[in-house]
Amino acid sequence: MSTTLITNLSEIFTADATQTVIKDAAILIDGEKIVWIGEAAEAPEADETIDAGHRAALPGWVDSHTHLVFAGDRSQEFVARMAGQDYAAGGIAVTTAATRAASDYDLTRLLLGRAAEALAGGTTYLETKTGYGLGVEEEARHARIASTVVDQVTFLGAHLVPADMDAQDYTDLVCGEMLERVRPYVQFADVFCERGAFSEAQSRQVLTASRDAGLGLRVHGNQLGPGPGVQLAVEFGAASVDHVNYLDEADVTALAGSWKNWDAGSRSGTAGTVATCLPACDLSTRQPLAPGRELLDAGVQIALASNCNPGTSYTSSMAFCVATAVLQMHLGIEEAIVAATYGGALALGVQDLVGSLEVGKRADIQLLNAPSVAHLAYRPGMNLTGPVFRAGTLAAGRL
Ligand SMILES: N=CN[C@@H](CCC(=O)O)C(=O)O
Ligand SMILES: [Zn+2]
Repeated sequence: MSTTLITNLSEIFTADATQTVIKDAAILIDGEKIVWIGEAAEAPEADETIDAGHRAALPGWVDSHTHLVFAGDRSQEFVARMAGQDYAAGGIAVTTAATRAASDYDLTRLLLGRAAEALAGGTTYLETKTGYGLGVEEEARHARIASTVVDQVTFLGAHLVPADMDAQDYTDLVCGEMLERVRPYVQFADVFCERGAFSEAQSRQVLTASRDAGLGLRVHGNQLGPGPGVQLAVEFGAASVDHVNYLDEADVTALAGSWKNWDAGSRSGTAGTVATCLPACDLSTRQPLAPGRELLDAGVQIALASNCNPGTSYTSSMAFCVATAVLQMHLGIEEAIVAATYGGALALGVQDLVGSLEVGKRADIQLLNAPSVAHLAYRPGMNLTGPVFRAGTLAAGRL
């Protein structure tokens, strides 16, 4: 294997357990992995040297929540929302109709375009969900197509009950034939536990069947109002509960309790349920921002994700999410970056592979066209993403 030294980095923010910052730094890559990190002056010899031009470096974003398998456009729904209309789960059906009409070729092309957009924005590990199929054949088709493009696929057959079906019949279908058909393509299952989507009992049924099928679990919970989503996620040992906009004290306590056997200092022990905050979605739906600050202070591990989808959050910009988390959710810049990298990796169960810059981890590194990572929030709205390395290879941007 040949080694590559990325040097002349103004700073590296590692997002490791101690959130190390190294000034005037370098990173040595061997094949796909990081083999050394430190001050440039002490860097070992390498087969190839890349001059980073005094840019800052940080881990590639780990986007743990997206819905990228879709066709169609819902900009009119967005415009109506900005004029005062509330978001409702029913909008999902509009995308379902457009997506069902798209060929495999078109869906793959659209998905590839969105994945490329995310990569160009610094996302080096990407999850996506099904959930615009809402039928056995369509959900299986979306899962299959997604599995050829992204790193992880989550089965979200339980996204919305189709208008022509009885809710219980549809839930039974999700838990039976649909689950069986998508199973080869997916790692996790999810349920939209919310008024207008799936009840507590139906969500429980979906989570039980998915767990029995050997899938990891996550829940869309407490997005549009208070509800049982968070408690269910903790009860089932879900890897994450996502949205978390409307939490009461008992929800925060339950989430914090799920991390009681986790040592945040050494990042070891038994992981609990990650609370995934989706600030771009919160802004686009005019919901209160998720209480990321309060969750962190309570000892909950949080993630930041884009929730890129055509209804509630049509952006894959993790940098925008980080800037919003700092400016409006009162996270420190380093806390926000950790949530958008390591936090996402925890939510996906891949924290030993990606999510921080550490020796032995995959060399997923983004360079910023800026001298420090603080610029991500200091210069909001600016595209600061420079060259992006994925598994040790330059995958987007120019040196
Ligand atoms: N909340 C449920 N699902 C998506 C929105 C889907 C849509 O409206 O198309 C979300 O995460 O926000
Ligand atoms: Zn979602």
